Amino acid sequence: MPAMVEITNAEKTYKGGFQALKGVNLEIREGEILALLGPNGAGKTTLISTICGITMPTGGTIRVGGHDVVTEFRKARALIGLVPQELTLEPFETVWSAVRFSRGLFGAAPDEAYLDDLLKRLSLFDKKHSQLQELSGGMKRRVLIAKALSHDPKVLFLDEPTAGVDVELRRDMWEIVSALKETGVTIILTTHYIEEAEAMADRIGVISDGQLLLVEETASLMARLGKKEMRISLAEPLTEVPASVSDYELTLEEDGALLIYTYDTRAERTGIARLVAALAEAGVVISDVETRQSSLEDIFVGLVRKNDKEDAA
Ligand SMILES: Nc1ncnc2c1ncn2[C@@H]1O[C@H](COP(=O)(O)OP(=O)(O)OP(=O)(O)O)[C@@H](O)[C@H]1O
Repeated sequence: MPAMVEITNAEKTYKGGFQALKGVNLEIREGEILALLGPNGAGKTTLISTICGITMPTGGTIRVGGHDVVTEFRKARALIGLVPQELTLEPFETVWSAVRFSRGLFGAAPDEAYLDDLLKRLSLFDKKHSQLQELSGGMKRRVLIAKALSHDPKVLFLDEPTAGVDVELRRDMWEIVSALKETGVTIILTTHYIEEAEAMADRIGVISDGQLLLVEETASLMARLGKKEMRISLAEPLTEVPASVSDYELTLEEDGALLIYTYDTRAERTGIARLVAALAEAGVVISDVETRQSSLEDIFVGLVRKNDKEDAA
């Protein structure tokens, strides 16, 4: 089965000369949820905008459902729904007229049964005739999603769906997105938050400085992030790791004064208690202990360094 979205060497240089996308390659499978994760200014919105045909790529090709987003714009665009970052709604309009109008914009024939079903799926049906100004913030976000899905697109883009919303609403949004996946829609969302990507996405793409640094199954990326270090300062430096604890993932640093234990926070047992007991038994005196978790920042830094080295080679 061909990918739903195929991005090949996509580049974008803005008019002022700034290159926001530096040759992005990515295939997004039908029915998957992909999260694009990256810091401010990384190029997430630019990438989404080029796929949706809002911004023209200056290099490479992008296809949606097999249609080129530049030369077959209308066909590609008909398959896409976009939920923008900002709440852009007319206060006096009703939910019903907002979704019906959005559907009409795509030239799709009126279909009240489809739209009623959509509103039911988004728990908006009992608000069908309410004015948008009467709705809560969470409901307004649902209306934006309903508008984006009004023409029954195959791919849905959510640009920072939970920016500036409270924790409860954030979880609500995660549930909505998971439920949408059940309907077979392919979903691409952008976020700054690793927890958000973890909660929703099948795969996570990390983007930084206009480059896609990695795309990986969520579970395996999270396993890498789940590594934690326990840094054990020793009263007396050691020349080597005692044989009785050689089964543990241990390294000695700072001339033997610091013992570092790397463990997986997701494992059922971290092994910390047993390690500390075994060290005491081996006569090792601990003067201080500190723990550190590898963060997404560490992974970014590691990847950027690796890229720099490869560029230099
Ligand atoms: N129309 C434009 N003209 C010139 N530069 C732009 C334009 N739009 C975006 N940029 C620049 O391109 C870079 C990428 O911006 P983009 O909005 O894609 O990042 P982002 O990853 O979505 O960031 P954020 O998380 O802050 O939304 C930024 O440096 C931005 O200043």
